[in-house]
Amino acid sequence: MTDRPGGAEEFGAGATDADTFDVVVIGGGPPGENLAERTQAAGLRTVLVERELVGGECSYWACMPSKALLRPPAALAAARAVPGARAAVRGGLAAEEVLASRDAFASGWRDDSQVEWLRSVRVELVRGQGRLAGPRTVVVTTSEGGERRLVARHAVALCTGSRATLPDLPGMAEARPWSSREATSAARVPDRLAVVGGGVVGVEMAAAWQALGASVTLLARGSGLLPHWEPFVGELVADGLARAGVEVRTEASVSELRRPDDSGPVVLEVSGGNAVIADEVLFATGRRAGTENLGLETVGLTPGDWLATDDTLRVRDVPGDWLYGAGDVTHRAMLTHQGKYQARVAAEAIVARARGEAVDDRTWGRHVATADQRAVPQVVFTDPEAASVGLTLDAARAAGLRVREVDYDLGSVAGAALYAEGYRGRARAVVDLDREVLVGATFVGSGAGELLHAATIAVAAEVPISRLWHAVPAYPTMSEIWLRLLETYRG
Ligand SMILES: Cc1cc2nc3c(=O)[nH]c(=O)nc-3n(C[C@H](O)[C@H](O)[C@H](O)COP(=O)(O)OP(=O)(O)OC[C@H]3O[C@@H](n4cnc5c(N)ncnc54)[C@H](O)[C@@H]3O)c2cc1C
Ligand SMILES: NC(=O)c1ccc[n+]([C@@H]2O[C@H](COP(=O)([O-])OP(=O)(O)OC[C@H]3O[C@@H](n4cnc5c(N)ncnc54)[C@H](O)[C@@H]3O)[C@@H](O)[C@H]2O)c1
Repeated sequence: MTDRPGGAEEFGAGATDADTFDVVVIGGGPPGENLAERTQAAGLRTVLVERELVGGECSYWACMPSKALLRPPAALAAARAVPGARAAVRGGLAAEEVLASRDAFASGWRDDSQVEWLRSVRVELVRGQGRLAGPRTVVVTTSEGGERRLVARHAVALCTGSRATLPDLPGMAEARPWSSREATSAARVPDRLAVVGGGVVGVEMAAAWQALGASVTLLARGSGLLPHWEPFVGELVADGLARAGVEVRTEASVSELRRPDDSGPVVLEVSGGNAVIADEVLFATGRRAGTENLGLETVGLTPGDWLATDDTLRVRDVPGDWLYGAGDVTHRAMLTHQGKYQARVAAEAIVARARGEAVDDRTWGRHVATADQRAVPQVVFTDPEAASVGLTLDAARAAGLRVREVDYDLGSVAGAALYAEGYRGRARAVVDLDREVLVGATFVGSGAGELLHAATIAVAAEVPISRLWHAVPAYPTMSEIWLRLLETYRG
């Protein structure tokens, strides 16, 4: 599969044979790795360009280290919530051990094992900063300082992720704020931590560092936490954080920061409220594309923008079927599992087009990432956990669907009562009344994340409610929430 009409030389002036590949992938996070593995396995010679660590943000500064920080307090809380087991819990969290375990989950910020895996799947690695230099051409400023021009016969895939975005406030530089990187990799527990932002990173990191021993103040500028979720989610998560000792302040906008003494505390001025004094401040205020230096202008796109893709992950407005995107950079659903799904879809689409085979781009077809619009699952690993898939009630209504919400107290099912004394939780199903299928589900409560995949299957497979009725949950598990929701719906 190497010869293609109008091949390498047409696009990559001066390229040597060694620099001509079938597929060039820029960015070695989970989507980039998966895409490269799959195109290579299908017989397309693939090269991966990575400027930092193979494995990307997720492995070293996001999913893995953050969950390594959050699992120990969740385990401790779970044991404390069970009569008879509670007595065996002596003492609190061993912060040093948690940090050491986190370091191990982040592989000590070394990518040797990932590089070894790449070698095992026969994907070539070029270390350096890649950028487009016109159609099908990528120039890499290598780690050694040289330049390498790579030409793609079939496809270039941009899997370059996202970066934390911090607001431009007075005193920001002087304050030396943490971004999600420092929040997931810091070696010491600050006495006082201010967290700005009530989104997913904000609530998870507030929970983690409070459990590790910091006194955390969480400042959210809106009226509640996790604003894109069902309203009860933010309320229950805020309640859980407050119970853990976090000071949660809503309607709190930071206007200015000061750290007059370099080794002293940072002061955050908060509009309409008391100033916050902390030893460190984390800005968990969202992400940006970070595509400024990716050569997008050489193919008619705008540097800095997110990549707009069609459902086969082909970048829009670039002629010739050769430019793809997967992962955060597409802004479709900024989660590792969705990025990997996009990578699987994109790889299959690239292979089909390279072979001249038909592309199945019908909704839910083999070569489209339909789930990005219909069935994105996400778990927030706070205590209580929050888990959702598909549309919230508001989003479903905004999409013009005729829907009904079905709510139930998760704490009242037998499995939850056994799971934890005084279990607090809630569940909501959003039913499309015209098709009688589930279009969204949300669960909040300890261990709720493990309830999610059943809902993801129901939403993605569009299982009729009448058939879901026959999916009997085992007694006494928390999954009995499904029976209660269906009974409530049927009345
Ligand atoms: C604190 C935190 C916790 C998270 N927790 C979860 C979670 O629990 N579950 C979940 O599903 N998601 C989670 N996420 C989101 C998840 O981390 C991202 O969705 C995921 O990392 C996206 O993968 P990606 O490959 O698109 O981007 P990245 O992981 O950012 O990888 C992109 C890679 O491209 C490289 N790169 C960029 N530009 C270039 C270039 N020009 N040349 C060469 N290489 C380049 C970068 O060095 C990087 O290695 C979390 C995010 C954060 C910030
Ligand atoms: N468990 C998980 O799945 C998980 C965990 C962490 C992150 N992530 C992903 O990473 C991405 C980034 O998360 P995030 O929390 O950084 O972004 P986010 O968009 O979820 O939340 C950012 C929050 O910051 C607020 N904000 C923005 N500017 C502000 C300002 N100047 N002052 C105060 N508040 C401000 C926003 O209103 C928003 O509520 C998300 O897409 C998320 O899906 C996932």
